[in-house]
Amino acid sequence: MTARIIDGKALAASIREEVAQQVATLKTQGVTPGLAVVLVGDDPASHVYVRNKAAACEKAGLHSEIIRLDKDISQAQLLSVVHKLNDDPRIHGILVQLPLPPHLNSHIVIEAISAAKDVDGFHISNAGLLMTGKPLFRPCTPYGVMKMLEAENVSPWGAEAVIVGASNIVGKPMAMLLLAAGATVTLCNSKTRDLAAQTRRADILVVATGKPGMVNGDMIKPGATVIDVGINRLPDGRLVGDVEFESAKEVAGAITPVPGGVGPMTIAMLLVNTLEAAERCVSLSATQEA
Ligand SMILES: Nc1nc(=O)c2c([nH]1)NC[C@@H]1CN(c3ccc(C(=O)N[C@@H](CCC(=O)O)C(=O)O)cc3)C=[N+]21
Repeated sequence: MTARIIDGKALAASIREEVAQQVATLKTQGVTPGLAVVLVGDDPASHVYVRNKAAACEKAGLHSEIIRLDKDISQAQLLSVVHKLNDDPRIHGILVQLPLPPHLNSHIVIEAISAAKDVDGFHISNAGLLMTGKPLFRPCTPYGVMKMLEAENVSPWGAEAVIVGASNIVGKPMAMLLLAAGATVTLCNSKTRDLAAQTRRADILVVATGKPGMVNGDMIKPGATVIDVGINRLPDGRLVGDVEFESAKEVAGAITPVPGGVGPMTIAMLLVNTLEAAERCVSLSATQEA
């Protein structure tokens, strides 16, 4: 039996449609949610992502700005751009596209973003809030994965969840969200001794390593739900995930494709977070007026 293919593109489109409706409601209250995307340098792949994000905003009725900065911009100049966006009332969400050129310190830049506008959920305050079970913004990729599991009726409650890759932007927040949803979580890294022994125990397997073919069918428990977070461009131009799709789909119960899986969900959840940021802004000003 071959696995059900989880259609992230379709789910993302329906979430963006819901966002569009709520944006329309918010506009009647005089507020248009605004997202600023800061892009440093001229990496062509980053340009594509950033353009996709802006197009998704436009379609859902959000205001968006792309701030393109020279690759040689100084740390001080970049920080001053962030500070200006923190003070800009039209902007509810700020995303600084990563990775930054090596002369810039991404930790310092991310901490400079107002936590209330950190729609990536990367700020240390937002990481701490998530860890303590009181999330403000959930990082978009793991948040999108949770939405996919929900839509597929895959309950994390009491399940064995194994995550391969322990990054701050995917693996660690993914572990926190699955734990909060009742899963028993194993977080693997590049030092994990027998990776296959871990992955074979997983009812829910999330792979986020940036290495194509990291997980294959032999490493998957029959019937498991496999979520492939990887997006790798091969020399021949093909886009593949971290999971060897052909062998994995013969064993898994459900699996996300690349492209058309997690990627589109990441963008949809960015819009959800920006909408939430704007809504919080409205309810805050209502409390202040009362
Ligand atoms: N501060 C920050 N936040 C991010 O969220 C962030 C970032 N920096 N830096 C780069 C990565 C990458 N990322 C993607 C989002 C969507 C797709 C996506 O929609 N992919 C399509 C395919 C796109 C294509 O054809 O190239 C898909 O998987 O179907 C891919 C990659 C967000 N990132």
